[in-house]
Amino acid sequence: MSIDTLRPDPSSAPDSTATDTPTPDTSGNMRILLEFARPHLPVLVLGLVFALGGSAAQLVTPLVTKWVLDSLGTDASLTGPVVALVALLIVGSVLGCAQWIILGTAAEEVVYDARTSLVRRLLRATVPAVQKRPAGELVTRVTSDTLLLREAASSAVVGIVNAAVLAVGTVILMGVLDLPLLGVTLVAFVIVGALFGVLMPRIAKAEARTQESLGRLGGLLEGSLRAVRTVKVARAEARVGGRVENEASEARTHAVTAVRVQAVAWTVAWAGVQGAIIAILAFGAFRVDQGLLQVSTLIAFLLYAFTLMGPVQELAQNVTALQSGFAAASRIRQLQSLPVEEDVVETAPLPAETGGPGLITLRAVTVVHDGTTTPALDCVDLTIPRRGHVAVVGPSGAGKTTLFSTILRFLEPRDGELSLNGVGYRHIGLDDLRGRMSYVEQETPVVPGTIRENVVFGAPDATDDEIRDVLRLLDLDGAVDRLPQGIDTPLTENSLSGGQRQRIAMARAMLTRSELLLLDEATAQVDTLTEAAIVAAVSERARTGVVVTIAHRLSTVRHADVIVVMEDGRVRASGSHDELLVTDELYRNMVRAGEFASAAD
Ligand SMILES: Nc1ncnc2c1ncn2[C@@H]1O[C@H](COP(=O)(O)OP(=O)(O)OP(=O)(O)O)[C@@H](O)[C@H]1O
Repeated sequence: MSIDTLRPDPSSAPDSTATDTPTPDTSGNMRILLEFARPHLPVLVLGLVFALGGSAAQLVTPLVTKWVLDSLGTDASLTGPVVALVALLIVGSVLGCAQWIILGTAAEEVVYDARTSLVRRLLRATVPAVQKRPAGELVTRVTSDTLLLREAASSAVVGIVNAAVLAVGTVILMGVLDLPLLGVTLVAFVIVGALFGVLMPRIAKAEARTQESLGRLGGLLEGSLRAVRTVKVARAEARVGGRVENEASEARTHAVTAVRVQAVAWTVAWAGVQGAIIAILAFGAFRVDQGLLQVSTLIAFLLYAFTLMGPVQELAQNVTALQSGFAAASRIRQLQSLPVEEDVVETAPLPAETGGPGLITLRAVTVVHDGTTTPALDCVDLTIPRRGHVAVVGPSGAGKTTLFSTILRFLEPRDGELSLNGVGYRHIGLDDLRGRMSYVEQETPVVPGTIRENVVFGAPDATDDEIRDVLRLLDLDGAVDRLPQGIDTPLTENSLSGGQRQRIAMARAMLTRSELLLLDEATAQVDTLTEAAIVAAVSERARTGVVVTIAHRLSTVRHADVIVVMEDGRVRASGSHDELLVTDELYRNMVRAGEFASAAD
């Protein structure tokens, strides 16, 4: 048996999750880009071949033009060179179009790959790692950052290679035509290149900052929309709007910086090329005047100088795209370095029911949340039986939710061990472990989709009869039937009430027929119908398996077979309601203080 520790991506920075500052690690960012480009290598090579073919056609054109000019005033026919020019035009156009399609498709594939790999990573990441950042920010990274990879990880490298080949080819042919004119050209291009080298990194930095602001905007907006009622009642629309606008404005400021630097870079490039052409024209005219150069050679040379604009433009464009890609890669690396859940790769078959003392056992389990030093669970020993109802109670911050998260293996203990049927958690596959559990969350009991999708979420193979039975058990059948699309109605706040949505979550948990049901009871008063339905479902499940509730209502606690009282991360007492009233002061005080008060009591 071995543990497959799925470590952070080796290419990622060690703790880049902790900060949003773009990492200046160019080689790491380049590696990310190449990783995304690698699966499309054959297509990219084909694109490069087409690009080079198009460039070759472009390179020959001025020479054929010179051929046309040299034929003027002689007896030679013009048909040959003109046909050659048209053929070059057609070949160049077809190759250009094919290259565009091929590389454009590869670019979209890169975005798709990046998005799907990020989604997979996010869903495999540990719960604390995902919850460290606002959900909206993570969404922005998947949807928006990946767009910046589009050209960088596909056509940019092809473009740079092609432009470099075209530029070198052009320069060589210019040299063949006239070396002194080439000297003039190169001086202009060296100046342009140097300016470009200075300006380009600023584009990446500005793009990265734009994406950071967009990420924060996404996080803020998503959180505010989720709490839209609270925002409205607090009359905080303007304040929240202002904060979102601040982020939008910051994104705009950085984007504008990027645009300005790009504009300067492009202007420098164009002015450099135009300047070179003027210098060629002036110096060339002088040399023609001196009888050192033919007019047709000067024209061909000028055509090459114009041709050189293409690769210069292509280089500028692709280096810019590469800089944007670097900005995105740096942020994508942060997500790729999220720690993922450890899983065992080989599992022994789990014994169904061994002679062990219970279903789940915690031995001296200590859990410390990231970024804290005080244990949230402090040396907890606890056995959860195979049948019955266990209620967990305790003051706020006692460690009840942490206990659930540890049992569900969202959190790893710092010390101690948990076992299921006597087998240590580290020897059980996550799928196997969680397959034996169902969980009803207090705050987010529904998932996106229809009512049916919600109910069968944990048991996709459930039959219609099973679905109907569980809806009836939770007294939901009537309400669901009354909806226009019945069970196929999208589940939103407008389709069912809060209590009904809680019962849907309960129905989902009941349908899985798991051995252990973990129920985080809503703190708010629930309607009597919901309360009765849930009590019925719990007692039904407690007959065949075990139900553990984080209990907030005395009715739940009273009905429990065992009550576990927690305080400061420790289990301070356990027993029945009557026993604890006698033996445990905290429990007695909680009951007296009406901690469990509900309409039913
Ligand atoms: N994600 C977290 N990061 C850091 N500390 C945490 C985190 N979650 C909980 N804690 C801390 O761990 C302790 C136990 O919290 P826990 O949520 O388990 O208590 P609880 O009994 O469920 O409280 P409540 O009834 O208020 O939900 C508290 O001191 C809490 O501040």
